[in-house]
Amino acid sequence: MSGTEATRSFDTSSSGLVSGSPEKGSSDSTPIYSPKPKIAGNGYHFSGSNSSIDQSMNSITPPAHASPTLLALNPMPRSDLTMLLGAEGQVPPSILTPAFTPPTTPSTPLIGPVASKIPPKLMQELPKVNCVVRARIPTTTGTEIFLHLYQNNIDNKEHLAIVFGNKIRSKSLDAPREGETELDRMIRGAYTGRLFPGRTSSRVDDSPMPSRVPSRAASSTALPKMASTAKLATLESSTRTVPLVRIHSECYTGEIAWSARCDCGEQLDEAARLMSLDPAGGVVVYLRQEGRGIGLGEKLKAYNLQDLGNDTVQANLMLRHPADARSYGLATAILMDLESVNVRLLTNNPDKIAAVEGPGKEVKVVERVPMIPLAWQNLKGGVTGKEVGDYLRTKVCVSSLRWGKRRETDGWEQVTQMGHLLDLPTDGN
Ligand SMILES: Nc1nc2c(ncn2[C@@H]2O[C@H](COP(=O)(O)OP(=O)(O)OP(=O)(O)O)[C@@H](O)[C@H]2O)c(=O)[nH]1
Repeated sequence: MSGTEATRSFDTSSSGLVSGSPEKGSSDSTPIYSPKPKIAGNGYHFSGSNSSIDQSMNSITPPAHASPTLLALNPMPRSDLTMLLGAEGQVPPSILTPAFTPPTTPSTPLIGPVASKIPPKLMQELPKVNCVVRARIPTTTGTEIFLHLYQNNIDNKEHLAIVFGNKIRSKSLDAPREGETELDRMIRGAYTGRLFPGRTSSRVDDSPMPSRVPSRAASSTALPKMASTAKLATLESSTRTVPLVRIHSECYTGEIAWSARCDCGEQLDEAARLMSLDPAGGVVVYLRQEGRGIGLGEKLKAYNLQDLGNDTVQANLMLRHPADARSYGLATAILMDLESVNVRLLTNNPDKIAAVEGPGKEVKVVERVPMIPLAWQNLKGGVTGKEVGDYLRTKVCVSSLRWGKRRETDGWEQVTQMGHLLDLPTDGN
């Protein structure tokens, strides 16, 4: 489409019709075209009732995602370092020349030669978020989802909420915006029910078709094989109204490049599957904090260090990054915007539970639903192989070093180096 044509679609014409569209204009007095589409600096529309957000959004500061400023303030005690880094208490020798030393974790100050696993610092104040657009995505499994794209006032990344079911709505998306038309609202996804050719009102869904969002919950034939505990969780929850929530940090390698170094892709798929089966619906908050917040480039260096014999935590430390540079304030703010303040959180990571609840317990995790690797449950479809085994084992087993104790009964210490709440399978899978 040429620039002229694109402009014409939104042109103000006396006919009240959208040029090139066969549909008649709305019978409402409000025209369905936008007289003057507003484009904010980064291409998003920020106008209307969220004016305080507008202002802060338009003066975006560099990313302030990560929380490791606290690392500088809270140097790790030597005893902890000894436990974390090895029996000899040796800091892993840096194999990087000074010239190769990476600058720093994105948006964080230089933190010295090593960093520790310290629970994430809660932000004093939650970030402001604004859902700028939402769209229906029919998926390959038959489930329909609504993808919500968020902007915020602390970084310029596009964080997402993948919403299952039609009960969960975004306050900021639904809020009216100054000067917008019904067509504007529908284009940015602020409509109820379903869109269909010729629809003129964002608020009244006068579709001849039922507007229910298809989900697999209704069809027992669509129920695939599932983990026993997950099945239990899903069935138990079927009477509840609290949505299932997964806070998922971006993992390009695990989700796009078919990596079997981690179980991120499997976890995302499993979360989606459970949510599609759950009558209460669900939300995957997809945060753009790749590689536990250090970014893809640094994660790839960490992979090379892993191939040189280090585990995932050691590799981060050798690159002078914290073991985990993520934060979850954006997730809290997004859940609040989606009016999902009571959640059932799919995670093994207790740091996430505390962090997602927010500084003032704005969100309440009423239940933790564990994510057990499929392979550990002898189920097909999970990520298998030596690398993912090492990755999961690091999360689980190295706890004995970090916490200085190992459970003497069957299995391993419950809390792991990465703080995870997983039990290693006793058959050594
Ligand atoms: N630095 C680093 N990051 C990794 C490595 N492997 C995976 N990751 C990242 O780890 C993150 C995994 O995050 P989540 O899926 O939220 O999982 P989690 O924090 O382990 O906790 P759960 O909720 O229990 O799954 C993703 O951002 C991955 O890119 C690695 O070897 N090094």
